[in-house]
Amino acid sequence: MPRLLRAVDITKIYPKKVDPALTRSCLSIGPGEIVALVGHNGAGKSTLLDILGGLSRPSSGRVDISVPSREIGWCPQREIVDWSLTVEQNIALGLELRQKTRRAERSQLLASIAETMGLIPFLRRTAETLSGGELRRTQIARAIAGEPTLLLLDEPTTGLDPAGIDVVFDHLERRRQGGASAVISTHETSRFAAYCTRVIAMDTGVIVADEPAGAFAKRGDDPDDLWSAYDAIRRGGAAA
Ligand SMILES: Nc1ncnc2c1ncn2[C@@H]1O[C@H](COP(=O)(O)OP(=O)(O)OP(=O)(O)O)[C@@H](O)[C@H]1O
Repeated sequence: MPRLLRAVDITKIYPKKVDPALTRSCLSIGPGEIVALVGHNGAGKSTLLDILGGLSRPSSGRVDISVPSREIGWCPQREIVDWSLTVEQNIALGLELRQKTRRAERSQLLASIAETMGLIPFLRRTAETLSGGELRRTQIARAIAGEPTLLLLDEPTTGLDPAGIDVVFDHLERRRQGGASAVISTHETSRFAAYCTRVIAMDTGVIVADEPAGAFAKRGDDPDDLWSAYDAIRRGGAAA
């Protein structure tokens, strides 16, 4: 299977820290996957995504990315919007980065993304005037603008209402069917069970499971909540 991304033995030790935030982690992402990254607070999810997205360098190990950087849609946990830009300008940045559309088509595409993400009423507002959920939707809109091949989304659904979460996943599923992939960290493990194709579970910087979502869900008592399986793994009671 062709790979979009491969991480080999990546370890991250932050300055002035003794314990690694990430320990010898390996993973590959192929086309057509929606990968849920689950783990407790501080498990290393953001550290892993930051390294995969090129925001931070591993202390050792390497990441091979087979897609051009403009083909990566990135939604980090910490907001990196330009506060003085409007919602419209933020989405336009995503489209310009991917360079897939002619200028004349951009306004139509921009409107369609804004419509999808429920952002039409906010297009002319600057990021600093938005609510948390509106800001999150703006970040997602920018990440998905231009339909990148690989999406790295760090807790994208935090602050979104259930309808907003459905919109994001409907979009991801449509892109997945076209061969795109997404890696998404989350604590909303009940909503994710139905949507993801694969689960990577992390515990204290270590990948403790990487398997198809169906197999992962079966490890727990509640197949509709990935946390149940995650808990079972941490308690050591899961089937291998
Ligand atoms: N810049 C940093 N400097 C020092 N330590 C850090 C830094 N960023 C993260 N850490 C530490 O690395 C570990 C992993 O953090 P990380 O943010 O990757 O976890 P996470 O799984 O994303 O957590 P959460 O679910 O709370 O967002 C934690 O112990 C955290 O305190």
